[in-house]
Amino acid sequence: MADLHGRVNLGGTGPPVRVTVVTTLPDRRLLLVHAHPDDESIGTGATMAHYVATGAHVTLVTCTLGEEGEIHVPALAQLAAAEADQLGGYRIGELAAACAALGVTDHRFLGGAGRYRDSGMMGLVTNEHPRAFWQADLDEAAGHLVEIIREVRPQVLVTYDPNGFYGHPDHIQAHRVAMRAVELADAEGIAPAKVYWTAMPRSVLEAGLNHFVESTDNPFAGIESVDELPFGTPDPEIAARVDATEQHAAKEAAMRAHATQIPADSWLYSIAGNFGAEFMGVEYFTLAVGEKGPGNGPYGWEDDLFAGLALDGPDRSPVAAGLR
Ligand SMILES: CC(=O)N[C@H]1[C@@H](O[C@@H]2[C@H](O)[C@H](O)[C@@H](O)[C@H](O)[C@H]2O)O[C@H](CO)[C@@H](O)[C@@H]1O
Ligand SMILES: [Zn+2]
Repeated sequence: MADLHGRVNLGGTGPPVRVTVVTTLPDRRLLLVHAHPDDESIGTGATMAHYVATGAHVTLVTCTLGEEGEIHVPALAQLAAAEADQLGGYRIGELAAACAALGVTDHRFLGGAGRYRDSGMMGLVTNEHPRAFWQADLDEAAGHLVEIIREVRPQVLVTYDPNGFYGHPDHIQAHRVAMRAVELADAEGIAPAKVYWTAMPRSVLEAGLNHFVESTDNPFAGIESVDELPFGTPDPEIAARVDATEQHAAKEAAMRAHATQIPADSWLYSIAGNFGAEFMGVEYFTLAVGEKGPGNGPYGWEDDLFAGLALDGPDRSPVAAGLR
C-alpha cells in the first residue's frame, strides 16, 4: 500500500489548522483517460475490471459527457442535443452504472462534470461549440489531468494513439491532453512510468473478417480488407495483450449500461456471441512511454501493464488535490 501525505485547510476564520491526512492507496495505480462515457467499457472495460479485481487502484477520467451522442433508446429520443439537450446528464448515470459493473469507484470528469462538451463527429458544426473539447486550451485541460496525477500518482496511464483510435476529434484531443499532462507531470518528476495507447492487432481484425465472411449478420459487411478500417496495428507493434477473459461478463454488463449508445442488437454483441470471452475479455495496447517489461509469444507481448515496474515501497509523496 502507498502512504500519500498531505495537509487539510479546514477553512473558517481562525488560524489554519494543519491536519496530516494519510491516504493509503494500493501500490499499483492505473489511470485511464477516455473521451466519452462508453469508451471506457468498449475499449478497456475488461482491463479495468481485471485490475480492480486484483487489488489495483483504477482511476477513470472521462473528458466529456457525450452530449452529442446518438440515442438508441426510443423513449429517450427527446434528450438529444437538438431537442432537450439532456443526453449528457443522462449519460452520467449510464457511466456510473458501467463503473459499478466494472468495480471502478474512482471516476472523475476532466475539469468537473460539464466543463468540456462532446464535439461530435469530425467536421460537424458541433466541433465549433465554445465548450467543445476539440476547442479546449491544451495546457488548461492538461492541467486538470496533472492535478489528478499529483493526487493519485499512477504508475501506468492508458489513453488513445494520436489518431484517437478511430479519428473522433474528442479522442484525438484526449490523446493530446493526456500526453501533454504526462510532459507537465514529468517536469515535476511525477509522470507515470508507462503510457499505453489502446490498439487492435491486425491479426485479430483479420480473424474477425474471415470468421464472418459467410455470415448473414456480418458486422464487417462491405469491408474487403482490414486496410479499409480506421484502426488496426501490425502485431509486432503491439506491446501488451491483457487477458481478462474472467471479466468478459463485467465488460458486457458495463457496455449494456450504455444503452443509449450501444443498441441491444449491436454488432459488438454479435461478435461477442461468436467469439465470446476472447473478444470481450482480451484487450491490446501499444507502449508509447516507458520500458516494455517481460513478455511472451513471437512479439514478446506483456500480459500485465505493470510488468517490469518496481512497485515495492510506499509512495510518500504529498497529496495535493483536495488537501492544502
Ligand atoms: C465509441 C464512441 O466514441 N462513441 C462516440 C461517437 O459515437 C458515434 C456517433 O454517434 C456516430 O454518429 C455514429 O454513427 C457512430 O456509430 C457512433 O459510434 O460520437 C458521439 C458524438 O461525438 C459520442 O457521443 C459517442 O460517445
Ligand atoms: Zn468516444
